[in-house]
Amino acid sequence: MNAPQRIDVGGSAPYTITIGHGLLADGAALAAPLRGRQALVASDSQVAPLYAGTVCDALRAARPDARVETCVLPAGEASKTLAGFGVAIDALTALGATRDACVYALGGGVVGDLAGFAAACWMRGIDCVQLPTTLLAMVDSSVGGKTAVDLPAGKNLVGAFHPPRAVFADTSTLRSLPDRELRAGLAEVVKYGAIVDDGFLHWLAGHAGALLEREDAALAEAIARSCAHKAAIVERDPFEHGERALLNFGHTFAHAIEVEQAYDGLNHGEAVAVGMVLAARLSARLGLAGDGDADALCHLLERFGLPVTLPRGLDPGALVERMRLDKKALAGGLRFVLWDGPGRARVVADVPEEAVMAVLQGR
Ligand SMILES: NC(=O)c1ccc[n+]([C@@H]2O[C@H](COP(=O)([O-])OP(=O)(O)OC[C@H]3O[C@@H](n4cnc5c(N)ncnc54)[C@H](O)[C@@H]3O)[C@@H](O)[C@H]2O)c1
Ligand SMILES: O=C(O)C(=O)C[C@@H](O)[C@H](O)[C@H](O)COP(=O)(O)O
Ligand SMILES: [Zn+2]
Repeated sequence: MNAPQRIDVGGSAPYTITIGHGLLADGAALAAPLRGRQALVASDSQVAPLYAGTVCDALRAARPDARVETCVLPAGEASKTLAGFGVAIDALTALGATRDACVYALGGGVVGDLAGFAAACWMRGIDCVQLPTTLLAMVDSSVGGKTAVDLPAGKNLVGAFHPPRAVFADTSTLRSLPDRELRAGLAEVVKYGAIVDDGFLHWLAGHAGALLEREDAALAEAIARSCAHKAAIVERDPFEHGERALLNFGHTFAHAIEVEQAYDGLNHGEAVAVGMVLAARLSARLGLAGDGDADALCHLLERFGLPVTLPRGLDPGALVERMRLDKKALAGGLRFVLWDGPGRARVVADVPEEAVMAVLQGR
C-alpha cells in the first residue's frame, strides 16, 4: 500500500487530514491528539460493529491509562437530531468527561456532524477527532468544522463551527460501504470540480469506471484532490463570510428536498446531485451559463448513478418555502450559489422567485 497522504488545514486552529489504508488500527496516531485520559468513540449501529472495536483496541493499547467508551446511535439521517445530540451528551456525562477529553467521531457525516456538535458544546468545547468512514465524510463533512443537527423545519439549523483536532480517513473502510453511499460521496466530489476546478471534472469523467470499481489509486486521488480544495477554501474563510458559500453549490435545492421528504427520501449526496443540476439550469435560465454546461454536469452525475431530476410528488411552492430557512438567505431574501460555467461558481443574490419556480417545474 502507498504511504498515507497528508493535507494541512491552516488558520487559527490548524490540523492535519491523513488519508491512507489501515489508519484506524494505528493507536499511536489516533491517540496523539488525546490530551486527557477520557475518549468517547461515537458511532452508528452500522459502523460500530465493523470498526469501533479496532479503534477502541488501538486507543487502549496506545493509552492504557485512558478510559475509552463508546456511544452508538441508530444509523441514518434520522439520528442527526437534538435527541441524538442528547444521547451523545449523556455519554459524555457518564464518562465524567473533563475539558481535556476527546470525542472520536467514527462514521459518516451524520455521526461526524452530531458528535462534532456534542464536542463543540460539552463544557463549551472539547477536542474532536474525525474518523470518516463514508466517501462523503472523507471528502467533505470531516473537514472544515461545520457541526450541526437537523430540525424538522430545516437541515443543520442548530450547530456550531468547531474544527477537528485531526482527521484520519482510513480508505480501507470504503470496502464495506454500500454502493448507494459510494455514489452519494461522488456527488460532493463532483461539486469541487463544478465550483472551482473544471480540470477535475474532466479527470472524474475519465476515471468514472475506476471510481465506481473502487480502485484504490483513483479513490485516493479523488479524496486528496477534494480535501485539498476544501482545505484551501475553509482555511481562507472558516466562518463562511464569503468564498466558503461556494461549497453550498446545489445545497439550497438539496436541503429543501431533504426536509420536504422528512429526511427519509434521497440521501444528502443524492439531493446534492439533483440540486447541482437545478442550480446549473437556473444559471442557464438567468443567462449566466449555457444549457450545454448543465447538460454536461447532468451527464457526469448520471454516469455515477446519481439522480438528476426532482423526485416525484414534491410541490415546487413548498420547496421554495423551505428555502427561506436556508442559511445563505438574508433579510433581503434568498441567495443561490450559481455558476458562470464549469469551475466558475459564485453567489448570486436577488434571484427572481419566478425563475426558481420555473426550474423546479422543469419549464
Ligand atoms: N459538516 C459538513 O461540512 C458536511 C458536509 C457534507 C455533508 N454533511 C452531512 O453529512 C451527512 C451525510 O453523511 P453520509 O453521506 O456520510 O451519511 P451517513 O453518515 O448517514 O452514512 C451513510 C450510511 O452508510 C453507513 N456507513 C458509513 N460508513 C460505512 C462503512 N465504511 N461501511 C458500511 N456502512 C457504512 C452508515 O451507517 C449509514 O447507514 C448529512 O447529514 C449531511 O448534512 C456535512
Ligand atoms: O463545508 C461547507 O461549508 C459546506 O457547505 C459543505 C456542504 O457539503 C455541507 O452539506 C454542509 O453541511 C452544508 O452546510 P449548511 O451551512 O448549508 O448547513
Ligand atoms: Zn453537502
